[in-house]
Amino acid sequence: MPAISEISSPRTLYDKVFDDHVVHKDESGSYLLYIDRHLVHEVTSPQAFEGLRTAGRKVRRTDCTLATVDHNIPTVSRKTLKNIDTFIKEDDSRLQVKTLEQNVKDFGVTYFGMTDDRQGIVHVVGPEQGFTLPGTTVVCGDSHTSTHGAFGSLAFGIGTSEVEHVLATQTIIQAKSKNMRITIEGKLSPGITSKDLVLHVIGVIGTAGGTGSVIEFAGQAIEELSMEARMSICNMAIEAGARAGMIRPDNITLEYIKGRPLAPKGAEWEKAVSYWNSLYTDEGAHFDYDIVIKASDIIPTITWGNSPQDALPITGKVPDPADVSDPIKKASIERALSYMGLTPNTPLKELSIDKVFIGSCTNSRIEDLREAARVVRGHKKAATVKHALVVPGSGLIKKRAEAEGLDKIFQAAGFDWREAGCSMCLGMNPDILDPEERCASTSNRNFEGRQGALSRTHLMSPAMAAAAGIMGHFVDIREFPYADPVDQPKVTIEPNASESAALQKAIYDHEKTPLAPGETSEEAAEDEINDIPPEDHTAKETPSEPAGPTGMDEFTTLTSIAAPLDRANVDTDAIIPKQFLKTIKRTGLSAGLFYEWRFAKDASGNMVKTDFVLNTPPFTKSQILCVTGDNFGCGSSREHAPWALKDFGIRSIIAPSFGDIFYNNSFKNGLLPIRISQDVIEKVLYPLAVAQKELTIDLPQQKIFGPDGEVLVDHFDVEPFRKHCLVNGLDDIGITMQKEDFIQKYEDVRRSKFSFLEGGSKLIVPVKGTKKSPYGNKAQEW
Ligand SMILES: CC(C)[C@H](C(=O)O)[C@@H](O)C(=O)O
Ligand code: SF4
Repeated sequence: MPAISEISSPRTLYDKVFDDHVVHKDESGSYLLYIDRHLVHEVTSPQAFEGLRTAGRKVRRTDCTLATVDHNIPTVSRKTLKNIDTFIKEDDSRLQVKTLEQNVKDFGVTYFGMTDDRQGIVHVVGPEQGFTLPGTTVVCGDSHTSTHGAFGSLAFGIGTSEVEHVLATQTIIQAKSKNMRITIEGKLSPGITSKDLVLHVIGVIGTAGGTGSVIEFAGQAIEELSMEARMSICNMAIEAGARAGMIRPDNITLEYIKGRPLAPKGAEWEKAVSYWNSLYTDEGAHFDYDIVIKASDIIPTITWGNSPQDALPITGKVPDPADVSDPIKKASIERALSYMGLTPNTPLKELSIDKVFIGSCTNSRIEDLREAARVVRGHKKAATVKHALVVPGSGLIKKRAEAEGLDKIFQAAGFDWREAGCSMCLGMNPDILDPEERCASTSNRNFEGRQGALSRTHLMSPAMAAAAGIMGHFVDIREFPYADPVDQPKVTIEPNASESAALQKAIYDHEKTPLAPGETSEEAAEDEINDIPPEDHTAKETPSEPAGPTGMDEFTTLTSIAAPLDRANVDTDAIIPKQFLKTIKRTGLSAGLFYEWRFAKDASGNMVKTDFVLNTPPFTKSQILCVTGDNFGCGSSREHAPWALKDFGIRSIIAPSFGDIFYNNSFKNGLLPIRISQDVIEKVLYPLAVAQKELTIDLPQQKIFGPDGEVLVDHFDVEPFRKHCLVNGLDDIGITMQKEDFIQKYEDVRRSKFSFLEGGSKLIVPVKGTKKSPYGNKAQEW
């Protein structure tokens, strides 16, 4: 950890937080980072705890670890909740919750269970408790960990193998990401929310726009936002492909944190504040990408398709594939329109809905609920809307909302008031859409099948979702007739034709991320993979450490036909849908691989195989997947995606680019993702795949050969340490444990310099067998 005084060149906020967490740096520029805060939930932790158990390891810092349940739990009233066994009806969901309960007991981890008011969505709970603090590193086996960056922390999602790595070592192996700044210049117009802002940003830069970068959101519009609004923005940084989103901590941040149960107190608070005040981007610091967006260009925004980048101003219309010449884009628009049941050129405001979902880690906080309640007050849900769900992000938010009478407002309008959880954001619990139902949703992902098989999700702000529930179709919130004129935002609507046209155009052509001067896209891609240290002497000592429970397979050469897949933005929800995440094992997932693409109901309602490539011989036996489109494996951090691919027999995936977390997770499981330029894939590899010819991937040589031994790809990039681990089947936890001296040294410095971080989750007052919060009503201002 370099002392701040040793670093003279101007640094970004991200550089500063990163520098202060370096435990060890390898010559190649890869780092071991200390993790201050680790959040744990039931879906991505069972296999990690099991790994610890098998290897005889313990949780290194229980005080830095906090667990809760959120994804699987029913959100119906808990008045009858006596125990999990009778309350959670679905066997696999119950098993996952009970497994976490056993694990937190066995390993001594602080836990908020279903009888505790502090239970809730993990990304709501961390900030609410003051567990998330500025300048910290925060991880969780969940992609929306980016939420916590709103506090000026470096927060990112990790896979289950990394969860195990952090539990065992309190560190993570990371490369330095690129610095990207998105400045929102000027003031947001009245009635425009942070959700409109972030959907607009993703609509402009695209879901791969932030790949390999940490985005700092800056500018007047951001500075004027509340902490809750800032969290909604950083929450969705992952949907722009970024590793993390960050916002400089300021007085609004400090006000929010002060007095929370786990926030530092007294002299430690003062010490913390003086450190936190140093966390800003220095004048003249270098950004690899610098994007400026005018706040006045942002109007209410919703999505129309199956990717968060399919965002449009509400004044727009459903895109027309006839306007696109690029065949991949055209096909993907056609596919989304057919899935979403949309006709080109229909004005968005004319689309009617079946259901409303107000909740999720993006928009389930008290301000979101207030915003929705203002819209709903004095109105009734449209008769055509079958169900409108309101799901608070935590038990404490629920209580707070009830104290303000928000529950009554929702109920009077015919909306359903629920208990805290992820609910219909993902539908791992009983809250799902029926096939072909259209939903106005405040969540963050509109992927195929996410809210239920064949579900149709449109993302928007809480006010817009509530208004759609009242009117029965999408509305421009600026035109909505609030029952109480006091609630009505004072806005004038002058749709700016050229701006709307520009955004409508972005649908067809997302702005390519501007590359730094002198940098080629190959160089940028190469930088992205420097996530791991190079081969070093410590690696050779690993046999003395217990082998990893994953039983990492060695990977040297692979000869196989390659299954051709002509799609872009294949998200991990599509690779392995939510219903298959309920396992507590790493194996047995092949049946769920690409489930909604591989299986469909026939006329008599039986599930039958489709003509999807992996169902079609000889590709049922392919060990290579050859993908033409960008961003394979984007979205969720579920390591179930590489587990399912591997279980099916796939050992390598070739694509132009990959989702960051998926890329990382693949290496941990003996699966080799290879980045090859789209041009080479389309011209050379894809045609051979279609022709059922064998390819040979040679990892030691980093080459790809054709069926007659001819060189097809003379060199592909793979970071040396990753290659070393893959070729030798090595477990990187063991390797990190060899750096114990460095970890201890860091912890010594941390205890004095960052003493305000000590205590952590151990400061939680246990509430045994009671639903009462120990913090009294007054303290529950948050
Ligand atoms: C279950 C979890 C791995 C997943 C994520 O990483 O995001 C989930 O929260 C989601 O939103 O899809
Ligand atoms: S995105 Fe949805 S499923 Fe994932 S953590 Fe947030 S609320 Fe839960």
